[in-house]
Amino acid sequence: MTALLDVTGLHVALGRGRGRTEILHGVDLTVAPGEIVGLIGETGSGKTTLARAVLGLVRAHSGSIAIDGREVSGLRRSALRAFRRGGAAQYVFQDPLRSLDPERTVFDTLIEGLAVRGGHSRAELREAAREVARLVSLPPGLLPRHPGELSGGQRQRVAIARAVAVDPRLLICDEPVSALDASTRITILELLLRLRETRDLGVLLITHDLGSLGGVADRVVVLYHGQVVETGTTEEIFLAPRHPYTRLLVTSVPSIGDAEPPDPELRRALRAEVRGLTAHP
Ligand SMILES: Nc1ncnc2c1ncn2[C@@H]1O[C@H](COP(=O)(O)OP(=O)(O)OP(=O)(O)O)[C@@H](O)[C@H]1O
Repeated sequence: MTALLDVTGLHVALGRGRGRTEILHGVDLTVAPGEIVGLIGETGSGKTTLARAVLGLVRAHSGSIAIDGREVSGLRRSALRAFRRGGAAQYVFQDPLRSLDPERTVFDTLIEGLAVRGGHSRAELREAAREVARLVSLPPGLLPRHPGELSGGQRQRVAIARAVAVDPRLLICDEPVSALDASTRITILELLLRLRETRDLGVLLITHDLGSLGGVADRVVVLYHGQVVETGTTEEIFLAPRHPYTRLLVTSVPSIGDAEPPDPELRRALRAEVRGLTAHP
């Protein structure tokens, strides 16, 4: 099966002049249709940079990024804009309050992607907003409200609904639940599971919390200092992690490994091993 997202040998450098630094050092990653792939890594490892490169918000200096079979890394600005408007890949941010326009009602937010494309009557837009709100279990009574009048979980549903409204093939969710309480986290993650079922969406789920991927992600990609150090099914990563950084992550999740309390000696040894790894050769 053709991968929905196929990133190969991706190198990205950021900053200007002497401050320019390579952030991603030859990253390979795939997401298939209907697959949820967790991308995990500590702060500064390059997760958001990778997402931004996929969306064409930062340029790759080498490597390739194909979305639904279309190479997007070398597109010119106008072609990239047209590709973005097409909506094949959508981004859901960690903090919906910052990504949602406080002046726009939920209804206007949900239809903005479709309205930009044009060709829809007001009645069709209204029906599309209702349908997508239903899909993410947002009560229709919330449609006239503004983001400031919603709970954190409702806002994140609006952000996901806005992304889904343009019928994307790929959803990139950057820490979508880290600002939410435990029960709201579960409902948002369940929502992602439902969307991949009903829409055959591919989802790249970015997080620094390995525990949140259990029961949600099919596969996990571990990013460390801008390099993929391990990839495996979620079960493989949880039960038989190979790289010291992955092993350290696994010992940090108390519920993994039959509720055995994490062994402090093992964690100390792993931390020392990870510290000793050269960042990028
Ligand atoms: N515009 C920029 N110019 C220079 N360096 C940058 C720029 N944006 C990010 N960086 C650096 O790139 C590295 C990776 O940042 P990135 O935001 O991709 O990490 P992350 O894994 O998403 O971290 P977090 O989990 O904290 O969001 C960091 O060292 C960061 O300081």
